Amino acid sequence: MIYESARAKINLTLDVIAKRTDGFHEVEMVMQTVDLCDYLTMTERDDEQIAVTTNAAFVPTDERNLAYKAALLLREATGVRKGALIDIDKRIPVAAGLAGGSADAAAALRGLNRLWNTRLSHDELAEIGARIGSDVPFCIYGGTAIARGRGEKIERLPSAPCYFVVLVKPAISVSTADIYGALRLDRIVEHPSARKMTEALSTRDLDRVVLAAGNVLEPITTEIHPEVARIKEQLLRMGAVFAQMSGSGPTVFGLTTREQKAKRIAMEFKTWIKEVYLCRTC
Ligand SMILES: C[C@](O)(CO)[C@H](O)COP(=O)(O)OP(=O)(O)OC[C@H]1O[C@@H](n2ccc(N)nc2=O)[C@H](O)[C@@H]1O
Ligand SMILES: Nc1ncnc2c1ncn2[C@@H]1O[C@H](COP(=O)(O)OP(=O)(O)OP(=O)(O)O)[C@@H](O)[C@H]1O
Repeated sequence: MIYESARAKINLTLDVIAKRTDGFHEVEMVMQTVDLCDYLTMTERDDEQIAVTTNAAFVPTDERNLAYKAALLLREATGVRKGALIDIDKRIPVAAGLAGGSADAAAALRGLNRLWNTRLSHDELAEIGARIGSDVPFCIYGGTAIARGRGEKIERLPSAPCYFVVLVKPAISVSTADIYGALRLDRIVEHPSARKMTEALSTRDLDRVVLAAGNVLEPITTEIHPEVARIKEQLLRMGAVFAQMSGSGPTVFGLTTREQKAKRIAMEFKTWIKEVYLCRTC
């Protein structure tokens, strides 16, 4: 039996550089894992079947599940003829902009690579992961990294400082494809710079991190769902040093360096929003 944790991610920066002809966008983003995790348990089966079970009501357990896809692709890439039961204890909110499904796919690739003794490197697993989703390669490595291309080209960075993170997910669903689809490149007012964020993180100065941050998808999601802006304002009013939407949303994260403050913010939010999580970047 193999255990793997699947960490959620936040985007410290998210810039869109160009629209491609394959339906994707060229991006540059600084990604950071947080310690809010799904937990995967993988067991070998006597037959060659893949089966997924999960405690989450609305997550598919067939080939649509990204962990299931990961198992099929790992088998195809290695020629291994083994089966597995993958149980996913889901804690990361679904369709939240936190890459929950991608994190599960990455954890399944890492875990099954051990269970089936297929001995692929993380780089090889990331290549397989890119066929599942743009965020999967980053989730193979975790930590802090710049993602380029459509998100699959990863440049790993030194670990970011330890910040406390309050994740607030309003009860709305956002389609990543719709948000990218609504983006007009000529209307982007300010492009965040991954290089500036890398420098800011290396100084460990949160004020500099705040200046370098930015997510060009935030105005798009906010226009459709104004509650994203309200949550952001509220996080700042309650004392978060910084607040920003993650990925294509709708989750907004607030950062602080002080645990007590983060706890207080999370507790206050819980009185009016169900999905609120306190976690850390380390
Ligand atoms: C918003 C982010 O989460 C930021 O980390 C990612 O860019 C999205 O990553 P993801 O959910 O793994 O996305 P995918 O499953 O690969 O793509 C979903 C859809 O989003 C759009 N998409 C995604 C990534 C990208 N670089 N350009 C895009 O235009 C495409 O319409 C695509 O069909
Ligand atoms: N293991 C999984 N966990 C969660 N959702 C999954 C999983 N496998 C497939 N899905 C499907 O993927 C959809 C998106 O879920 P996910 O939680 O990955 O979104 P997200 O956090 O917005 O991702 P991203 O930040 O990468 O755009 C869900 O509606 C769900 O049906």
